[in-house]
Amino acid sequence: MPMIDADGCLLNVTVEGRDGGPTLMLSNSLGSTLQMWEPQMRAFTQVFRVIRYDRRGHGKSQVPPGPYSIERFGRDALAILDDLNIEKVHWCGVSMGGMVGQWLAAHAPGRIGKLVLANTTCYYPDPAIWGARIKAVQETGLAGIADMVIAGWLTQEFRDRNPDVADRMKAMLVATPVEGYLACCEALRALDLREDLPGIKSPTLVVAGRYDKSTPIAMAEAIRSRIPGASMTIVDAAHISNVEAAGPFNDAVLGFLTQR
Ligand SMILES: O=C(O)CC1=CCC(=O)O1
Repeated sequence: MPMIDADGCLLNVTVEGRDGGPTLMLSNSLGSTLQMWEPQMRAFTQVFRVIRYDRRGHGKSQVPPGPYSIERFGRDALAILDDLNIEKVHWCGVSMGGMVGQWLAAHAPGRIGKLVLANTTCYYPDPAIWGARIKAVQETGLAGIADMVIAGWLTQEFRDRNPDVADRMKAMLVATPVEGYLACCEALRALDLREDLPGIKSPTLVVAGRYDKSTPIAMAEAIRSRIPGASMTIVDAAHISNVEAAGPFNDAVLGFLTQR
């Protein structure tokens, strides 16, 4: 599968699924790779051509010096689409991937069909949390924050029932290049998409996790209420709802994307 050049940064991209079908682009959360979408792939590839990629600073993509920005991530996604010669995609992003989706729908509206924004926010009322996260990672590395982060990603109940999944998610987080992770935290600290949202024309589904403490339901509602016509669904999950509540997540996303 191709490595695609986005303004000098090689990005790891995979394309799978139905040839000639409509295209769905999936966009990861902070500290994860395209592997985070495994619970979706069987269902989604039956309907769509599915693009996944590792964000710059993550997975098999390159790690240019930071800080990064949500605009930079949006332009990376556009570089992927240009390289693959794809004009328009449906977008589904979890957390940081949802932030990139908001930026794209506002700044490159011709490239985004329907928009799924899962477990995400348009701004942080207290951006200092990202300064604290940066300091903690600089001091202890990702291993030092991993248990705290995973506790936000997946509920205790889910982790108890699925220790292998929790272990794989933790390994994925800890394997993230520290420089890439920190450069993404800078993008989160600077995040403010509030003024972009009223101009979004893409049909939008907001997905919230009932137990999500990183981007609680109130943050999802802040997005839903700003995007004209957007709807919202709540699944029983913490932050990484596509893993913790894969069945309901897949049903909600596929139902929304395939409805006329
Ligand atoms: O990883 C976290 O702690 C939560 C998060 C914020 C943005 C994102 O993508 O994940």
